[in-house]
Amino acid sequence: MIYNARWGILATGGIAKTFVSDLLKDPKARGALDVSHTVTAVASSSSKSRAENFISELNIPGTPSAYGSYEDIVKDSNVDIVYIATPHSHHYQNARLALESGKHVLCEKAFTVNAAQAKILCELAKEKNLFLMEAVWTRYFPLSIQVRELIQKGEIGEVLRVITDLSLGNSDYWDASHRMVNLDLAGGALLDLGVYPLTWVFQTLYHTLPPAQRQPPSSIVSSMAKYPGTGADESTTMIITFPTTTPSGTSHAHHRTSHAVAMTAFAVGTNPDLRNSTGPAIRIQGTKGEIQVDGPAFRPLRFRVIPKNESDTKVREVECAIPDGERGMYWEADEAARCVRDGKLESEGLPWEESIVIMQTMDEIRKQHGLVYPEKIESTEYPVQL
Ligand SMILES: NC(=O)C1=CN([C@@H]2O[C@H](COP(=O)(O)OP(=O)(O)OC[C@H]3O[C@@H](n4cnc5c(N)ncnc54)[C@H](OP(=O)(O)O)[C@@H]3O)[C@@H](O)[C@H]2O)C=CC1
Ligand SMILES: O=C1OC[C@@H](O)[C@H](O)[C@H]1O
Repeated sequence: MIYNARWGILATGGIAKTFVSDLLKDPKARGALDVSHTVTAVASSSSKSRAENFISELNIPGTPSAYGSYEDIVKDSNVDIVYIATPHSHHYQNARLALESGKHVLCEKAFTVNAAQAKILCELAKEKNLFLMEAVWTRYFPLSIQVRELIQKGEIGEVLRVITDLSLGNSDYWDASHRMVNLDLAGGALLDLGVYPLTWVFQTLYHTLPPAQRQPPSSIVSSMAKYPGTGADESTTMIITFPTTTPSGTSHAHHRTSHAVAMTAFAVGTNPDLRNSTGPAIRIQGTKGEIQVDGPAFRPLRFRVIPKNESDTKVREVECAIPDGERGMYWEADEAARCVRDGKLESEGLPWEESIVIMQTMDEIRKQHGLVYPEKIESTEYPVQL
């Protein structure tokens, strides 16, 4: 039997369009035979007509309802799960609104502005018996799953170092009001882009361990450069240390730790030509070899496994192409649908605890550089008019 998830789309900006366009693709074409998706409602905080335009522009089939407020969409009994596609500043308020109204939630990254907000959302989802997931789409790529499995199987031995970058190489400066640099919208490279290098750090050095052995970073050191005029970060470099555990869970006799260097920046790029990126954006280095993942870190399409040169095994190149006209956001949607179908409150691909540890890591980095967002959006108060 196919489970059909009924989606409510909260906000009509850039990523909402991309997400819905992927949601409308036939799941069977990607081998998903057990779930399907219907967009039953769209809400815009700007106007009902904006929601209507979104529905017609994307050719959403059926008769989805159009709402001119977020308060209305969460009351719609035809909506099972709300996809939140607002700026970071608004995630906490919007996700609370949906959860308080009894809706399951898939919330865009960065999950919230800080870890305190993330914790409250997770507690609320638990209390209300609702599914909640941070929409880190990259985690649900078959490529990410394969890389995690290879690490778990010991293909590159003990992973001791990860180097990862998502930097844009923009030649133009954004206007101070743009969500990428506007403190009122919790802008900045760290929250918007840094979550991806951090995703790679955590999904390789943390998530690959059995849950009971996952330990938060033992040390976080960082550098940050601020964006002229707004004070958001435009470049952040992090060195993160994890206590190393062996697969059986016992600490190494000589207490070897694993290290990660995670970088994000606006003005310099991972690769000078991000659209045609060919070089590795992620290097996962183990005692028996290395896995290199080509960028961009948010949408990787190729990786290679490079055994240590004393081994006879050849370099293995793995292509994970996505068909033209598709983004690859449907895998996270399939995961959300399956979790709702199965009555799961959180996704094993990105458990609440891990989203919170990542938010805590970003809190610590912001603290090291005095990057504070306006009180209203750092607050855990609800409801707050933003
Ligand atoms: N997974 C991915 O690949 C990507 C994820 N993202 C994430 O998605 C989220 C939204 O980003 P994106 O779609 O690029 O942003 P946009 O600015 O394009 O859209 C944001 C939408 O949020 C709504 N909104 C509500 N309040 C405000 C406000 N005060 N200021 C601005 N917009 C507001 C608006 O929709 P309305 O008027 O209809 O209410 C607006 O269109 C962010 O969390 C971002 O990190 C972004 C890009 C890629
Ligand atoms: O999530 C994202 O991925 C792609 C980037 O271009 C965008 O700014 C970011 O929000």
